[in-house]
Amino acid sequence: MYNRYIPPPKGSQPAVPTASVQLNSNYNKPPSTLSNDESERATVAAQSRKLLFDDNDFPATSHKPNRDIDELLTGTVTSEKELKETPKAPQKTENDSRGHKEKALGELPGEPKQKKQKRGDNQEQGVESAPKREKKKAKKPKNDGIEDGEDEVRKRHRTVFEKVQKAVQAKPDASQIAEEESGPEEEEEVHDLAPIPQPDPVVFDESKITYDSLPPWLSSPIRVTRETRCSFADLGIAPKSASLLQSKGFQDAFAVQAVAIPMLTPVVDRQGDVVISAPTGSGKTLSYVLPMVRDISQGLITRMRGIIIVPTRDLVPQVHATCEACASAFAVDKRKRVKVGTAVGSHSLEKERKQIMKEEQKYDPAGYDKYMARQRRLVSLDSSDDEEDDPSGDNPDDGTRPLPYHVVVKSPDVDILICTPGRLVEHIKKTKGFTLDYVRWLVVDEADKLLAQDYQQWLGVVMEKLSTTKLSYRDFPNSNKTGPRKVILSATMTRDLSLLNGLKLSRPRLVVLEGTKSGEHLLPSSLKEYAIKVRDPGLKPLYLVDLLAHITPITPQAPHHSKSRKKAKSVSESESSSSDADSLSDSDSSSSSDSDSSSSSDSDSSDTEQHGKKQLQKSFQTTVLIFTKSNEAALRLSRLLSILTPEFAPLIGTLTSSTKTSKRTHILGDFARGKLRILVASDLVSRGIDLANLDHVVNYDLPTNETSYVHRVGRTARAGKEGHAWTLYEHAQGRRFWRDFVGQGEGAATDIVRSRKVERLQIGSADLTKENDDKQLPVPFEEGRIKAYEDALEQLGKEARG
Ligand SMILES: Nc1ncnc2c1ncn2[C@@H]1O[C@H](COP(=O)(O)OP(=O)(O)OP(=O)(O)O)[C@@H](O)[C@H]1O
Repeated sequence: MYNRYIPPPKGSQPAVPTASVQLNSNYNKPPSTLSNDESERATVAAQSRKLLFDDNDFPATSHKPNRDIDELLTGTVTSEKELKETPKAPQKTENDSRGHKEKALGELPGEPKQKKQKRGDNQEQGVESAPKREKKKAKKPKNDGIEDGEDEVRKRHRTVFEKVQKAVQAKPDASQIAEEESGPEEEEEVHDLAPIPQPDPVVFDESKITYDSLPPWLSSPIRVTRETRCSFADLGIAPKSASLLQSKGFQDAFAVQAVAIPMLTPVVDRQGDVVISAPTGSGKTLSYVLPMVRDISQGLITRMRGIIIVPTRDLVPQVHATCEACASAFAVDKRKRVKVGTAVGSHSLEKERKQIMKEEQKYDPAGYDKYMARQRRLVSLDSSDDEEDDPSGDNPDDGTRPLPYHVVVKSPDVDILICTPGRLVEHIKKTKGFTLDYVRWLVVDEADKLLAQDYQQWLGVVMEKLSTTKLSYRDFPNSNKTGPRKVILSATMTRDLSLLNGLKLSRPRLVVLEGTKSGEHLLPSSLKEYAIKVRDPGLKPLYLVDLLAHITPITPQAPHHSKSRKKAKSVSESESSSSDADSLSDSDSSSSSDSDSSSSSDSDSSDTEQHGKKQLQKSFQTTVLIFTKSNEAALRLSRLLSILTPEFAPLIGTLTSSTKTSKRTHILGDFARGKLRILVASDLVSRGIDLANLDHVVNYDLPTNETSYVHRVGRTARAGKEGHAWTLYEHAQGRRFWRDFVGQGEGAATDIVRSRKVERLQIGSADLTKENDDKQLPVPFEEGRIKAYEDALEQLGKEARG
């Protein structure tokens, strides 16, 4: 910061008298006690004083001092001659501002020269000043003849004295000027001009966003208790539609639906955009599909009015099914009024265009003439000319020919499009007539994932398309507002404003379930979590086999297992063991042994196999989803499990991102139908997938972060049903698991909020028991099992080598 001169307010006492008091106080001090500055000041002041006040220095009859004083007080000279005699102030030429100030203050005779001498700036001038003083003294006798008597002189002296006193009080004296002009403080010279104010230096704010800096809509969300339930009729859904929803399994609205549906129902004074952060399986899909389909079902013309973006292809059919359920709930005369399409990239772009685009003949004679002219040119000219003429690249000969005086207009043939972001961008850029002009609903599901990975810059492309509004195209019926309505959802909603800002939300509101703050991830209350320490990572697959034995209600017949399975059941504290399982295990055992035994004929063998598989499926009532860290790990583990537990092999499926989409759909279908009971998967299916009645999730490999943990374990315990999540962790991973995912131990910090504690279990010699560190068991597998495991690894290696 700089020192600024602040002029005193008008009418206030000037600051100068203070300085004069200081100066005066030095008069009485012996010179030896004064500092250099002070003694300088005292000398100048004494000279002034002597010049002004000391009667003894001047004869009573002398007029010279009086005249000097007059000049001093008025700063003027009265004749040309005197003007010449008056020493010129050298400062004026040297420094305008200083000269100006001295003039304003009243220049002391000879003062500038003394100052120059002191500073050594102008020695010559200082030398010259002495003869001038002599000259002045020599002039004194000239005035001697004008005496009017002693009294008059004294009277005049007193008057002058009083004037000088006033002047001294009102103005800084010469010694102060000397002090200001000399030495290092020269730059702080007092003058009337204030320095030009400079802007403060820019300080970059590098602070991170905290809870305090969140906007009110994020820091003060709308909260709803988990237990909230209400009928769809109470939410304003027509009774007929409500009963149709009931027939589809949607009896009552879940908590998040009870809040979101009224918020999203278009009303006259439409509310802003809606952001929903609610646990996995809490019914977020229906919460936006229902109001959206209801709104769009009121339109008579098919226009693409809604877009739902999801991060993976596998989620598209699932959302499609919910949309179709709602479309039939709002059908009129059993005719659905909402057309739902998908764009996922599993087909060629052209094939997809045929599914989601339509062509219409529109009367347009001018357009038709243009078309015909193009056709003629196409015949007569070479194709390069045609390409120039048609920047879209579409061959005019392609597609439907227009009727006379008509043109063919292409446009989306869906009311709602469910898509992945990459495919949406492809259509926007490459499909003629694919317009977002009518879109008034934009849903971004699994928003944190979609925003964190900006696939093909989808966000910028889509936002740009939505920013244009043609007259009334995006209007909601009976609403005073226009423009797209945005619904943003996730079980692990980001509070990163830099990401959310990209969505250009308008007056957003956040909905969360009671008991969470924004940024926290609530687990389903019906979820039970368990943690199992793997004491020997080299034998980890055997831990999994024992865990499966524990959670499945059947007893495989493999000799190295039978003993441990029996024990597992007898000691089991698990919920999934049942007496049914015991009885079924026998039949299963027999059927399996049938399949194992050599058969008399191939058909017999195949029949027995089929029979055995069916029995197995029947008996294997539970379902398990096992997560690994990568595609490769999933494939390897899946095969290893089949070798280690051949009786389970027909029930095991594998899902990775390298699996073909059609095969993925097939596997998910088989799992839903109960043909498969165990799925080994990469994180591909950790988000959003709604696997019907999934009982168990196993984290065979630890998830990479807490968000991934929430989504993985959230594949079970959905829609209020019970579910179990099992996590296997190795010694080296224990600290991270308990600290980051559970929130226990040193430096514990987790955003995961759960209703019950995570239970520690250990795989004992044959069963799962509560872990007790005082009584840690040695590696719990018999020699025979370890040998079988080694053989299985060898077989796997051989298969891998081909
Ligand atoms: N009102 C309802 N009544 C009964 N079942 C419902 C209701 N709403 C949703 N469900 C069912 O609950 C399950 C979970 O719903 P949904 O897939 O919408 O959850 P989600 O909150 O989107 O979960 P995720 O965050 O994992 O994607 C689905 O099987 C769905 O059919």
